[in-house]
Amino acid sequence: MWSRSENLVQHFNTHHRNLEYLTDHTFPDSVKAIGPEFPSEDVIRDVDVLLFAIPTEGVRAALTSLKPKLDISRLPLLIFVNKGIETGTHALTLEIIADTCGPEVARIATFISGPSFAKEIVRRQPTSVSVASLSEVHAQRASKLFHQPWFRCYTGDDPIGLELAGALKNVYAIAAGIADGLGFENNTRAMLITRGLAEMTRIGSAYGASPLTFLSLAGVGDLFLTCSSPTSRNYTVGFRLGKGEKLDYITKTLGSVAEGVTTAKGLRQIVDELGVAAPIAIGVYEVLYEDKDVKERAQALLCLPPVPELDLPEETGKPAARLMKKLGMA
Ligand SMILES: NC(=O)C1=CN([C@@H]2O[C@H](COP(=O)(O)OP(=O)(O)OC[C@H]3O[C@@H](n4cnc5c(N)ncnc54)[C@H](O)[C@@H]3O)[C@@H](O)[C@H]2O)C=CC1
Ligand SMILES: O=C(CO)COP(=O)(O)O
Repeated sequence: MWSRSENLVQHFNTHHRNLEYLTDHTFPDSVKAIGPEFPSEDVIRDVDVLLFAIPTEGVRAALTSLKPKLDISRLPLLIFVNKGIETGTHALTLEIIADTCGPEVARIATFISGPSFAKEIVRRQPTSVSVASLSEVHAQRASKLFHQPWFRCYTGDDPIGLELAGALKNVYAIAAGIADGLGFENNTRAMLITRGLAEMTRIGSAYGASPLTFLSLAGVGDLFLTCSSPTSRNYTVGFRLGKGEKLDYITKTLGSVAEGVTTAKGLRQIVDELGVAAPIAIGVYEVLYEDKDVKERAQALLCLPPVPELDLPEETGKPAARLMKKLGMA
């Protein structure tokens, strides 16, 4: 396990515990920490599996450092568990991998997502996740590696949909937190989860993902979890906004990253490019970045005219098609 913090590395190797996160959990003796320097070529050359568990904003830099040391001919398993969209480029991780490591690496990259609070996984609470890759072999390998009675892995071949679902649900979790913070109750949360799912599916489908992916563990499963639990950092950001705290103060005092805050920016760009209706996501963006009043935005959403409940866009797929072309798969 690599960490940028010398202090964490030393403490971990002595006590088999992480000083900052999941501090009560004892890791097996076989897990060794390395760092703070980026792992050397010797270390990376010999690994069979690399798992990236850093926020999306750090993935491009980490992969740029990794690329010169990676021996792709050994077909290592590269697994990503981050759930976000890069600010500025509004790229998915699949695209960041293609940009930094080349299309051949992106074609075998594997993504794990789904309703899985880390602090419950370490207590072996029964949990299930979605595992997706453009390479069926790599999705199967990753699934076999992690599958346990208490951690069930379901494979799929739509990494674009899985990534979008994992990133987008964080924005809707902020919306659900805001609603709870404003004092709305169960009916309102159910409305936000359901309409959020409709919005996510519409965006994903226009992007070129399979609408079915949004019914998966990575889709509705994680949306339900994070919209309904104060354990979620994204829900907590929303809840505190609903209670009147300022975003700057919330992010400084949260203690870890809520990916929905940066993803709302990338999502805004994607929604504008696709021209699909996403009133909840745009409402969250306006509260976060245009300093709009949460009560006024909630009221404005409630006053929107009625629309057909379930509609998928007719023209679909341009961003995904562009990405697949970049990967040499179109
Ligand atoms: N905590 C959870 O229950 C789950 C988290 N995830 C996702 O996994 C990712 C990481 O989540 P957490 O560990 O909870 O976040 P976190 O913010 O608590 O921890 C991230 C870790 O990455 C390190 N880090 C941040 N930027 C970095 C960079 N540029 N290079 C190297 N290291 C960097 C931080 O120092 C920290 O140790 C996020 O995308 C999150 O959405 C996914 C499933 C569950
Ligand atoms: O994605 C998660 C669990 O599946 C964690 O959600 P938060 O990042 O909102 O805590």
